[in-house]
Amino acid sequence: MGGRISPSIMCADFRNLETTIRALERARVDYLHVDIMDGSFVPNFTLGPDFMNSVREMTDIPFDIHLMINRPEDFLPIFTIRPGDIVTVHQEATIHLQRTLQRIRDTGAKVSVALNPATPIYTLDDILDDIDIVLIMTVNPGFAGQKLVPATLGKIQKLKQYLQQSGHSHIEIEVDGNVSCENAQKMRLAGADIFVAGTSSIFKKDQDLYELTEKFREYIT
Ligand SMILES: O=C(CO)[C@@H](O)[C@H](O)COP(=O)(O)O
Repeated sequence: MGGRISPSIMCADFRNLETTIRALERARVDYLHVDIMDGSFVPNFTLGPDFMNSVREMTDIPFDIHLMINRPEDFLPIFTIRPGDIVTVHQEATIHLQRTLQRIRDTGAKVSVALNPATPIYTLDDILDDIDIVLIMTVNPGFAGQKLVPATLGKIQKLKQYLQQSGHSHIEIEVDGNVSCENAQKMRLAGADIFVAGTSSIFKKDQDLYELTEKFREYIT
């Protein structure tokens, strides 16, 4: 299977959301990556459940919900989560990680854990049986348009080996942050499966979203 595309909707032009969604549908993207930021876990605010519900009314593309918030377990009930969505919580943001993962599992969504650039892979040791996806942050989370943290490329490769050696090769690897075409190609070679596409690749001012998405796919096939 080729790499899958998850466009970061926070990078879209909100004045033309309907046009954006139609272009992404036409380009057959796999998910819509929805960044939820709380001004506490990360130094920024973004989208919330009301925005998500509005977009739900516009499309059937599954959501890739990235909770960049502290205590995500407290807020899961306010989100409309559907089977087939991905829900990601940060390893660094919840004390009772295993319990939080079980709550996501109960919704029928795919269960995903994110690691910030400075969080080691071994912190996943005791929850490997509880997850479907590991999201490797390739920038420090909070803002679009940042530069790749170079060490994260090696981290993707290390994670791939770690999953294989521990008998968990079914767990997929998602990457998020400065996933340009060139970086995506390197990330694919390192073992990434799902690519968050933002301002570095498909959302560029005055350029065609559909065409850029089609071009991006060539780098991750
Ligand atoms: O959440 C984040 C970064 O915190 C991502 O979703 C980015 O917004 C992806 O976009 P670029 O890094 O390509 O601008």
